[in-house]
Amino acid sequence: MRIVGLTGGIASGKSTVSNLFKASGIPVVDADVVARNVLKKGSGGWKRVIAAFGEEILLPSREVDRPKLGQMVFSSDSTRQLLNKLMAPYISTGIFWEILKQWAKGAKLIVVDIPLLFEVKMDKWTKPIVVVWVSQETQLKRLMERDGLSEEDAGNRVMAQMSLDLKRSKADVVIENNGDLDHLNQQFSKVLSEIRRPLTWTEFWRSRQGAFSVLGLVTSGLFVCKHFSFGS
Ligand SMILES: CC(C)(COP(=O)(O)OP(=O)(O)OC[C@H]1O[C@@H](n2cnc3c(N)ncnc32)[C@H](O)[C@@H]1O)[C@@H](O)C(=O)NCCC(=O)NCCS
Ligand SMILES: Nc1ncnc2c1ncn2[C@@H]1O[C@H](COP(=O)(O)OP(=O)(O)OP(=O)(O)O)[C@@H](O)[C@H]1O
Repeated sequence: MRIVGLTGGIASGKSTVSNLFKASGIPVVDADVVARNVLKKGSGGWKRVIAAFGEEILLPSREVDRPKLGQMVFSSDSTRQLLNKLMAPYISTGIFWEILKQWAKGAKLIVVDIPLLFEVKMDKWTKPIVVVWVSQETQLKRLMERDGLSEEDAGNRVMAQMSLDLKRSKADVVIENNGDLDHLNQQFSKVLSEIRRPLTWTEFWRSRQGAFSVLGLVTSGLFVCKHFSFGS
């Protein structure tokens, strides 16, 4: 199975690109969705976050007040590190399960969309790594427009992540998303043919079909050995 890592910065266009992958029939595991699920009322992550941040972080519905928590963690490094530490085991287990589900369905190629791929050191599990890059100016503009944030709040969110230039230097494939959507689509077509190239042997053995082939080979090997030992 080929596990493509899709990453970038906040509002650099990862979701826009992952929608293009989905539209091309490629399954996408979205770390933001996993992170939202592990913070839902009653979940393990929700309990740990309340234990650390208190009931003040809850809405009257007892769901986590995400904008309030966001305001706290994006304006303080230590608070963000605390939240990351509390949620990391739940998020990585959630991502692992989503990948396993795709494996069980027989998927040979999947995309994992993780904003913090390098920060949480999950880059070693994905190949190739696709980074969606934009200039900081475009990033801030799109973030302020999409989320209705002030320049200060948007800047805090951008600064909470590894710089996009550094992420770009670690990429196997870079998608430059400063232009319009047509320009993005043109680059996407090239990326799609690149990641759809035939699987390497290692990737094949990691797929469900590869694992069953190994099982089949081992079983027939054992059968042949048994047959020969009876014959001699
Ligand atoms: C702080 C929270 C509650 C804010 O929620 P909100 O709905 O406003 O934002 P959302 O979850 O949609 O995230 C938007 C973007 O913010 C960035 N971001 C989120 N968490 C972090 C973080 N801990 N550090 C840096 N950037 C982050 C990502 O680029 C993400 O795509 C939420 O982001 C959260 O629970 N973060 C911690 C979990 C996490 O690390 N998520 C990233 C998945 S790897
Ligand atoms: N090429 C483009 N031209 C114009 N707008 C774009 C382009 N690409 C993305 N956008 C817009 O920029 C905003 C950010 O894009 P998107 O939501 O895909 O980013 P993201 O990296 O997934 O963000 P996050 O990290 O917050 O999840 C969205 O409003 C999106 O519609």
